[in-house]
Amino acid sequence: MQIDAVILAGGMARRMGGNDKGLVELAGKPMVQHTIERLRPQVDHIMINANRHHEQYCQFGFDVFSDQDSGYLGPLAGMITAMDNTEANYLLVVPCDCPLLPTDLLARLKATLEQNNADLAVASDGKREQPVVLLLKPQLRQSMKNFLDAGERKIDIWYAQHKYAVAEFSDQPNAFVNVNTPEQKQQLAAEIAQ
Ligand SMILES: Nc1nc2c(ncn2[C@@H]2O[C@H](COP(=O)(O)OP(=O)(O)OP(=O)(O)O)[C@@H](O)[C@H]2O)c(=O)[nH]1
Ligand SMILES: [Mg+2]
Repeated sequence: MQIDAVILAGGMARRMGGNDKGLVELAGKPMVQHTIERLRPQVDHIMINANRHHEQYCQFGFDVFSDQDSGYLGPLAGMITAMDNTEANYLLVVPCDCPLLPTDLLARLKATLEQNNADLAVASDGKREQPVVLLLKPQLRQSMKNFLDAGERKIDIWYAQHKYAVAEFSDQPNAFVNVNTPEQKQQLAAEIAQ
């Protein structure tokens, strides 16, 4: 059983003033480095999906891919690029801006997916689903391509077309703290420093 992960860092990060969110420093290291450290013990192989600053992203030692369609079509564009570049049985998808992801993220998503015989499993912090934290079967590629080719972009609408299950992480809601703005970054940096 091979499981690969993709870190989505392909957005425009407008709320971060257009700075590349994955490369923005948090508590002394780039945000994507925090994510890598969380994922590394959990998966066989990591890919980074970025549309800018490839040279910097390559320094982390993993393959870096741009969206095939560079029109900033949203997270699904990054996921489909990853599906084209993996032969894994499952693909774990995470964003570059959730530095405290659970250490048992994959284990719980995989158990949920398999117990429900689902095609994809999305994480929930107990209050809301985290639409870009999920485990999915790369066989869904054609369906995702058809969806994007039809001009559709909304991730939850695509999810709803498949058998999907929700993995609960209500015991660790802070694991999904999401850094979108410089203020959120400062706040988290202060919490980490404590
Ligand atoms: N590959 C790819 N990833 C994207 C795209 N848009 C957003 N993402 C990623 O999806 C995740 C969630 O998106 P947001 O938190 O809205 O990030 P963002 O769009 O860069 O930031 P804002 O411009 O402030 O909304 C992040 O990991 C982004 O990098 C895109 O067009 N392509
Ligand atoms: Mg966005």
